[in-house]
Amino acid sequence: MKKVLLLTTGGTIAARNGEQGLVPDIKCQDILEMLPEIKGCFEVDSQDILNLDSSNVQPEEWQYIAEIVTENLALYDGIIITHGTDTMAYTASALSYMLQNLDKPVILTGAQIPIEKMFTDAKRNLQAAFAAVNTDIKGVAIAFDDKIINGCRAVKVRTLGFNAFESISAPYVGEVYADGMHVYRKDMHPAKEQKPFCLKKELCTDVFLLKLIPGTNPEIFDRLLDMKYRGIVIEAFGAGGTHFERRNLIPKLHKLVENGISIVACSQCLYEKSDFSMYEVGQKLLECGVIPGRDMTTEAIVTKLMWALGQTKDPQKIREIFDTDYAGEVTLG
Ligand SMILES: NC(=O)C[C@H](N)C(=O)O
Repeated sequence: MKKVLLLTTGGTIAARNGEQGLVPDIKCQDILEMLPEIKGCFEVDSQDILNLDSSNVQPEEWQYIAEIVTENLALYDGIIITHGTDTMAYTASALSYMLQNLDKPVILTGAQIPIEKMFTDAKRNLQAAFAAVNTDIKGVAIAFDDKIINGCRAVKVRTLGFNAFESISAPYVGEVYADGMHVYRKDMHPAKEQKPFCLKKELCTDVFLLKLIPGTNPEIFDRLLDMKYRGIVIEAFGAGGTHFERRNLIPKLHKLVENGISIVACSQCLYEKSDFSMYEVGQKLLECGVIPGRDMTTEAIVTKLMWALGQTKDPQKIREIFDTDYAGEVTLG
């Protein structure tokens, strides 16, 4: 029988009605009581580690979760973390970088409807998470709506639908069918040889995300410099472009890079890769020293930049980190 640690952090899955709407309240023991079928198949320990709506989960919580996972990893076959869905993709991505060379499953799951309510998806999502642990996949993944998604490829795309998450520019890790879990990829880590697990939890939170609009005022970049941001993620247009007519953003980007600020650019399009070499409006960014985000999700880029800036102050090393695939977050080449 597999040994599993269930960690709860809050979210809708554990929510009850409060005076101002849904608030997380239900404890891990009560959650397990509602899953009698799990008890017979797994040896489960559980801990309530946080009690937050995931809108309140921030980098400090990612570090705390990573520490608890690290302390317990050797004792269990897998760890399941219940979490609010709204920022689950950020937490999953951040954990993918912090928990280096994971050789066990760390599965996040949650729900669109609280576990005590009619039509809840909580039980099914938890069952999928336990089934994922049973398959011995390696790495951080999200179990939701019968799908197992690499944690650093997941994006929340629906506010209400049960299929709230999609796997962006990457196939599912696994899927639940009537005959059980089909696993398509056991190891989310791209390295051929398994290096020893280690926790690298340092993060720099001085990262800003800017979504361009037609007519973005270039002066915003001066303000970001004044505010001492060390990393900026730009969601640019289409395959990769930004305006330089009338409101020219390029000199401002040059200035930021000269000041040692790392800028990573991706597309506002959810699907498929960005390629800033395709158009003149993109090449100008590359000439400034902007790092291409390739086919990474915005969530995976923001968290990777926080993590990279936590590891080094050298902009060249940040670029090298973005030229490395740690957990299947990027397609290189
Ligand atoms: N479905 C959910 O879990 C949404 C909730 N607001 C959360 O992210 O904590």
